[in-house]
Amino acid sequence: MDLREQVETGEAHTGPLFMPIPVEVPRKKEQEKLSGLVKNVHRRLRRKYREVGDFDRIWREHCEDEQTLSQYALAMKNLADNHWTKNCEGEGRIEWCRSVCQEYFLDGGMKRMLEKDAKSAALSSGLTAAPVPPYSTIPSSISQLGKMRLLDVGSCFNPFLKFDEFLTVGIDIVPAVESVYKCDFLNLQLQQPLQLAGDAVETFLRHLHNPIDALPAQLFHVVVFSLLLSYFPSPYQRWICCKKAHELLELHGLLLIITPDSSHQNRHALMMRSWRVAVESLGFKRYKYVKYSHMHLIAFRKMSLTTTSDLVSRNYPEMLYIPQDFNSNEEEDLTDVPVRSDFEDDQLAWGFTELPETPYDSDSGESQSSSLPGFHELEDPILLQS
Ligand SMILES: C[S@@+](CC[C@H](N)C(=O)[O-])C[C@H]1O[C@@H](n2cnc3c(N)ncnc32)[C@H](O)[C@@H]1O
Repeated sequence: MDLREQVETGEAHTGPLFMPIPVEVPRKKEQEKLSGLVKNVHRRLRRKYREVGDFDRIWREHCEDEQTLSQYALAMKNLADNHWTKNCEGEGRIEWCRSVCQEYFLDGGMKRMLEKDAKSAALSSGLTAAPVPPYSTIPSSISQLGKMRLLDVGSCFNPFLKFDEFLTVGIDIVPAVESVYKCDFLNLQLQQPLQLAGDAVETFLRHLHNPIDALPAQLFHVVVFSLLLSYFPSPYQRWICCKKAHELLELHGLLLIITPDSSHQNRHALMMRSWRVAVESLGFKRYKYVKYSHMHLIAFRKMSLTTTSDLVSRNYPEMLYIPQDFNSNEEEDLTDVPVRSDFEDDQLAWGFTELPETPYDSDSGESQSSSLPGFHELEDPILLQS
């Protein structure tokens, strides 16, 4: 009797039809174990930071703990290879990054944004005709651009390497695959920008030496922080990363930030608003924002060549907080801090929509979730739920 017959005759309940189920149970168990290992590393780092307070020391000790870090790297790679791609609809966050870059660099998004900027500048200075943006400096097609030069910070298993349109440099404190360079982004030194043509810059990037301790400024079109910033226990480290990203990007380049959050879209509306203000203060402007079930995905454009760095005194670093920063009882209570009810969140979000710039608008005026169709959300509730 084949499987369909067993189901139709109802004999499946006693027959071998349910044999595959035990196979799924160990898979799920394994996924839980791997996610648990990853989350424990984050938790331990936060706890130590809370207890000791000296981030430099904690971080040094963390980076020297090779056994824990290599277990972490293997767990992440195992999740990516054996659980996310098979169990889930696809590598949603990676596809989102790819779509945003495609749309911005290759399908005219950047040009539209520059026209819009020029119009706003003309309006605010009382001009009737908008000045023409400096198109000569803007690559408008892949042939002019070459490959999009992408720096993936905390790359782990180098998920962007498979895409031909990118020249990917993946860096990580503990690479899970050979193609990722060993580099601590927090301690990366920045050098003077290269004064080279595009193809010479590509050659430079193809001949980097492992480990990477220093990189020239203004080297990349895209910097990606995928699940990176929540790794750090202190908002100040998140701030340092965003500042470095600004320095490493070419003018008009994109910073893509993906950060986990399994709660209702509006629950952390204030937090996202706060992140936006902090990141924009460095010389960025938000370009896209979308909330998936388990993460926020935000794209920022680099608006100024120089990085605004004298604003530390204005509390911008602290604005890059995450709920876990305030949850000192993580061992027992692993949920996000329940600050407001969903109803209160909705009211608050509604309140924001009354403001000229809502927390969920995009500068392009597009609807957030529908602006980039054709890719799926990565669903790994086990890892991403906090
Ligand atoms: C949660 S994993 C995310 C991996 C991958 N980006 C993804 O989206 O699945 C965070 C990664 O950031 C790396 N990382 C943490 N701090 C770092 C630093 N200062 N410099 C470079 N990589 C770092 C970790 O080793 C880890 O591989």
